[in-house]
Amino acid sequence: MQVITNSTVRAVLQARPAISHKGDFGRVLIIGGSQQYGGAAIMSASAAVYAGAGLVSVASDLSVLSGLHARLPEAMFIDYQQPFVQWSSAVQAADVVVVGPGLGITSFAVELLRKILQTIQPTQTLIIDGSALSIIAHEKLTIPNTQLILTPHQMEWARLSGVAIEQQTVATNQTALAAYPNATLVLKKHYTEVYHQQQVQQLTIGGPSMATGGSGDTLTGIIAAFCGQFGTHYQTICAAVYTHSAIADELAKTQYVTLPSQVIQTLPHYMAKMIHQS
Ligand SMILES: NC(=O)C1=CN([C@@H]2O[C@H](COP(=O)(O)OP(=O)(O)OC[C@H]3O[C@@H](n4cnc5c(N)ncnc54)[C@H](OP(=O)(O)O)[C@@H]3O)[C@@H](O)[C@H]2O)[C@@H](O)CC1
Ligand SMILES: Nc1ncnc2c1ncn2[C@@H]1O[C@H](COP(=O)(O)OP(=O)(O)O)[C@@H](O)[C@H]1O
Ligand SMILES: [Mg+2]
Repeated sequence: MQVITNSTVRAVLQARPAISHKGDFGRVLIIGGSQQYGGAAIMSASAAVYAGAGLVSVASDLSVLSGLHARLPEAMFIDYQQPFVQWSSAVQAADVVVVGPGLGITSFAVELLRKILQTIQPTQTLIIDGSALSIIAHEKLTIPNTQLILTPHQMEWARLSGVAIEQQTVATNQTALAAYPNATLVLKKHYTEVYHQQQVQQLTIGGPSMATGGSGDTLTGIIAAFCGQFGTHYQTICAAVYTHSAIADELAKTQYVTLPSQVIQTLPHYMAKMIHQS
């Protein structure tokens, strides 16, 4: 299996053109968070902002608002408890929509996800993570024809694909992914694998310092920002996956656990370093 290296990151990242504005670097909408899991939406949005997305909005439960703005004033906010017709235009305006981090699996979340899946257009990138994956599996929801990225951990993939964790091999994963013909699958685990049709690439970096709640929410935000800036391509997604673990490994030289917030803070520095070394 091909290994993802930092040469992928160097090939994908680009210095920003002088003549540019925030609209050139991706409009990202993160739909997630709840009273129980507000931090997931905050981490995902923070990762998107710190990885360079030009405009980041969060659609979440109102209970998330004050914490979000205290941590991340750069983000805009939509209360997703208000009628969907009042904010569906925000879904349509986004280049990249993330749905699921911290969404929960309540009946409200199920109905919200149904509406999002009906609203999204084929030109948009849709990243499905966390609770949204579990809801789709449980409710057997149909995923529309979009530029689709699935980011399950192994149990979420087991729920979605029906392939038990111990049965998850390259062959069984590829067969199961055929149900989503244009999707890219980021199968998160120790040495994460990234699948798209017949392509498979694997991380050989990252480690147990990352085994803390919010690591995956953070990765989702990085993928969103990279797609918003560099286009939704297989190599862009691999570059985001590598960046997440490379930063954690660097921090792990001196830290027992690498907190998602610290990985997020390091993103602008790592990205500048990669561009200047190209
Ligand atoms: N601060 C916040 O707001 C946070 C909010 N979060 C949000 O919470 C929501 C629920 O997400 P979730 O991942 O916590 O729960 P769920 O989908 O039930 O999966 C856990 C089950 O799967 C199993 N398992 C097996 N293999 C695994 C693997 N490789 N990696 C991980 N798990 C693996 C695992 O096995 P066990 O631990 O029991 O051995 C357990 O039985 C989601 O929306 C997420 O975004 C979190 O991000 C945390 C921080
Ligand atoms: N032991 C480990 N080795 C390498 N990477 C790990 C390890 N444990 C967790 N990770 C990484 O951390 C992230 C965890 O994602 P996820 O389970 O979705 O977290 P959360 O939902 O809490 O944000 C993934 O990117 C995964 O690859
Ligand atoms: Mg997760």
